[in-house]
Order: sequence, then C-alpha cells, then structure tokens
Amino acid sequence: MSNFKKLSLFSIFKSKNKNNKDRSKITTQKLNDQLINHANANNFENNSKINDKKTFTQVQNLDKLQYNNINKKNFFNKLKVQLSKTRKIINFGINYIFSKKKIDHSVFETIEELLLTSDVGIHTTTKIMQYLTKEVYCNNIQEINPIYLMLKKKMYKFLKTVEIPLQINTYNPFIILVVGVNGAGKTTTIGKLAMKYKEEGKSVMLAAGDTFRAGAIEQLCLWGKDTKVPVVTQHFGADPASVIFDTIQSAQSKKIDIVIADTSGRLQNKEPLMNELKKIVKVTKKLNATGPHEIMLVIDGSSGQNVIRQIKLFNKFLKITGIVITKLDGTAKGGILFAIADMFSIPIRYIGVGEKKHDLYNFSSTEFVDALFLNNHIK
Ligand SMILES: Nc1nc2c(ncn2[C@@H]2O[C@H](COP(=O)(O)OP(=O)(O)OP(=O)(O)O)[C@@H](O)[C@H]2O)c(=O)[nH]1
Repeated sequence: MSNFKKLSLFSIFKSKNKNNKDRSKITTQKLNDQLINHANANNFENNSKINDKKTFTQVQNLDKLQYNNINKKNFFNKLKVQLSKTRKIINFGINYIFSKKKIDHSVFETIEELLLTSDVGIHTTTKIMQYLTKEVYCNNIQEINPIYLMLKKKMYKFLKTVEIPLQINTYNPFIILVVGVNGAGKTTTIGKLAMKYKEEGKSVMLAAGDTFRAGAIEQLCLWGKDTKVPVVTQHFGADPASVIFDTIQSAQSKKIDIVIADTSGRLQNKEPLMNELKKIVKVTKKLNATGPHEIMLVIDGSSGQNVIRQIKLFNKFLKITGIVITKLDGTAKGGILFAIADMFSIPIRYIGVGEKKHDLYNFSSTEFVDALFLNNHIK
C-alpha cells in the first residue's frame, strides 16, 4: 500500500471519528433542548400542548437516556481510575513510543516490554508482536499513530470474543455455582451479584456452600442481610452438596429466579476437593437436570500468570462456563484479561473493582480497552 493510501485511510478514520463526535454533540444538544422545554412546561396536567401521553412518554424516555448517559460516563471514569495501575504501565510505554518521530526497532521492543509487564503473558504478547511487525513491514508504515491504533484494535479484538453477558432468564431457578481458589473473592462476588440481580428486579437465594472456612457462612449471611436476600445455611463442616440441594429445593418451592451457591476455596491441583465440586454438580442435577446453568470461576486479577493454570485445571474438572476477574482495582495489571481471552474461549462475565456491593461491572471489551489506553496521543 502506498504511503498516500495509508495516509488517506487514517484520515478517513479520523474524520469518521470527528463526524461521530459532531453527531453525538447534535443529539445531546437536541436532547437538552427537549428536556429544557419539558422543564419549562412546569405543570404537565394543565399544559394542553404537552398534556398528551405520547409526549410525556417521549420526554420520560429522554430523561432515562440522559440519566443512562451520565451513569455510563461516571462508570467509565470510575473504571479508568480503578484500572490506573495497568494504564500507567501501558501509557508510560506509549508516551515513549510517541516521543519517537518514526517507527524503529526500539518501538517494537517497548511495546513488547509494556505488554509483558502488564501481565499479557509471553504467548499472547508473541501473537500481538507478530501481527504488528507483519502489518508495519508489509504495509510500509512509518508513522507512529497507525501502530498505536493497530495495537489498540488488536487488543480489543481479543477481548471482544469473550464478551458474552450471562443470560439469566433461561431457567427457573437459574443456578449459578461459584468456584475458585482460596481468597479469590467468591463470597464477595456473590454478595455483589445478589445486589445486582435484585436491583434488576429478580428474586435471589444464596447457598452457604463454603462450610469449610471459619467465618464463611457468617460472611455470606452478612451479604444476605445487606442485600435483603435469603441465605440457606447448615452447620460449619456440613456437606456442601447437601446445603446446595436444600437451597435449590427451597428456591423451587418459593419460585425464586436465581440461586447462587458459594463453595469453599480450593487449590486446583487437590483432586479430592475438585471431586467434591463434581459431586455438587451431580446433586444439583437430581433437582434440575439442566443445572447448574453457570459454573462461574472467580479469579483474582492480581495473581498474574498463575491464573492461567487455575483456569486450565478448573476447566479440566468442571466445564467452566463463565469467569469473573476480581481485584482489578488493586495491584492487578489488567493485561491478564488478554491472555485469558486469547487462551480460553470462556466468556468473561464480570469484573470486580473493589470490595463494595456496587463494585462489580458487566464486562465490556471496549470500555476495558478504552480505560487502559489514553486516546490523547492521537492528534
Ligand atoms: N480490592 C478488592 N478486594 C476484593 C475484591 N473482591 C474481593 N475482595 C477482597 O478479597 C478478600 C477475599 O474475598 P472473599 O470473598 O472472602 O474470597 P473467597 O474466595 O470467598 O475466599 P475463601 O472462602 O477463603 O476461598 C476479601 O478481603 C474481599 O473484601 C475486589 O474486586 N477488589
């Protein structure tokens, strides 16, 4: 491809972006005007111009849209702050790259280094580097901006394949079995999920299946109290399969929408403990042949490349259907998500970014990549 063609492709990209921005400005302006009109109308009942159900619904919808836009912006800013550790690493490298006028060997070295230090891992980093070098040399790219965009697009593509939200309307009750190693954040994630689903208008019941760790039952009960969700418990040391069986039975009779079952943390290489999880699945099937409908593996995002081994072994024993990555607000370097997406085709359902009940987000590939890369490098 000639330099002219490359340049024009890049200009098209830039002007497309500009057009989109302009269009969204116009839409926001229009929306604001309508909302101001709506506010000026003061008394709905008495104003004959807008005392019409259709207009009222339209304005209500606009309110909702603007509310969602504001919420989305807040969420994105929050995510950006919480992923600051990885963003710093990536942008430090990117700043260096942008200090260069032309692409040279050191640019590739820097990108490789920043991917490795962000926990992307050797396997996925190699793939990304092969792609970048091929694109740059085959298309004779000499400018820095296209390489930045190619990197961002490639990383986005990895994540897009695993951005598959959990559909919970399919079975009643929808049974989620939560598994993972010790301290990954299972119980906390269950509390956050209970909150989330309740806010979406679903009824939820929790099974205190971690009967092994001291305090785990009480911890789940506290979450139950906080989120106003019933928790089924038995005594410390009880058979977890029996607790989960009781919970499903109770949920069936009470027509509860979602059952979320906690399990105790276990090392993926301890076979008897992994077999215990198989037993739980078997027992669940006695009450509901299609369940569990989600076997959710919770992994600690700050554990680095170690999580790859965890996923491999958990997936070997149980068929993991969804992943939650926690603690992305702490010392975690979010690069691990790219490795997970590249090496396993398991959907990433949610990400945990704090210890509070609202610190769980639906996983979005664009938002995650945008939160990691700062766009202000592109002039
Ligand atoms: N910063 C941060 N901390 C988290 C997050 N999720 C969980 N934690 C904390 O991690 C610690 C362990 O969380 P738990 O929910 O008890 O983990 P668990 O997997 O149930 O632990 P075991 O029952 O021992 O296997 C707690 O202190 C949580 O508050 C998160 O997204 N961010």
